[in-house]
Amino acid sequence: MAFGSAAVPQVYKIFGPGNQYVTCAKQLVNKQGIAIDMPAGPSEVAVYADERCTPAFVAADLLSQAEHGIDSQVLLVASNVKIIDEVKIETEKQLVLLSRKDIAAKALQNSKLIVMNNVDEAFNLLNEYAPEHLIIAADNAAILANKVINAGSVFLGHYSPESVGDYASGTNHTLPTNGNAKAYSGVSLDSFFKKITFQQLNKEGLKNIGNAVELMAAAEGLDAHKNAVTIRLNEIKNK
Ligand SMILES: NC(=O)c1ccc[n+]([C@@H]2O[C@H](COP(=O)([O-])OP(=O)(O)OC[C@H]3O[C@@H](n4cnc5c(N)ncnc54)[C@H](O)[C@@H]3O)[C@@H](O)[C@H]2O)c1
Ligand SMILES: N[C@H](CO)Cc1c[nH]c[nH+]1
Repeated sequence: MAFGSAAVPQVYKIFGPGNQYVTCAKQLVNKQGIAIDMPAGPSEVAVYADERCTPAFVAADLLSQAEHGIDSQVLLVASNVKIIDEVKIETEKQLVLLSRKDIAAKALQNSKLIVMNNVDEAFNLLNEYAPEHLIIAADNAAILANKVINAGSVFLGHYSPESVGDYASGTNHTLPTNGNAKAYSGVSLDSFFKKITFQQLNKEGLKNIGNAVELMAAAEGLDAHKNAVTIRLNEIKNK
């Protein structure tokens, strides 16, 4: 697609998620002038869970991303240690039943389970991590959503598992990973648009702002920039 072939014409932009190799390939062709949507690499999920969460749901959500690949990342930020202990027990129970248990178990070795007593600190951490997927397992998830600054896609409340975003709810699930949600959004219609600007000045308009352009161009030593304005202002003056 990036270079074209007899069967596939060269494209301008490549979209879509993939493993670390697919993401690296996209980034390499980007250096050669092919636009890409964003780095959408191996899956991640972060769950914020408070004392109102259902540990079995949280465990299922963590496993749903851990089963993707050994490089999937899973993070639980909980409001107390009891939640962590209960989620751990549930995770162990559910893990052994999975067909991809070996992969999920390896991914879990890199997972982090963190207790943050203060909700603001919890969201500071989550915003710094900038997860691809963020699940807020709390009764007041819609209110806590206001604290989210960096995330690819956010799932609110106890009945919004991340897998509904993958298959059915309709939000796009090509999303920025590896902290890139700090600077990128997931794929949306916007990803397929370019913005072209048009402008036209009349004589009056150029008289009004021309001097500012001349001054700035002169300050930068860009004589030709300045002249493009000066030559016109002189013509206007001499008419
Ligand atoms: N960020 C996102 O939005 C998002 C969404 C969905 C899936 N994903 C991730 O995509 C991956 C799964 O996607 P998929 O099933 O479409 O397939 P994939 O991205 O794993 O693609 C498979 C391709 O990877 C290449 N590949 C595998 N091992 C390689 C290696 N060692 N060196 C070079 N190339 C290698 C193969 O040639 C194959 O064509 C998972 O990692 C998943 O977490 C990310
Ligand atoms: N959960 C994966 C990472 O976002 C996406 C996926 C895989 N299969 C279907 N959807």
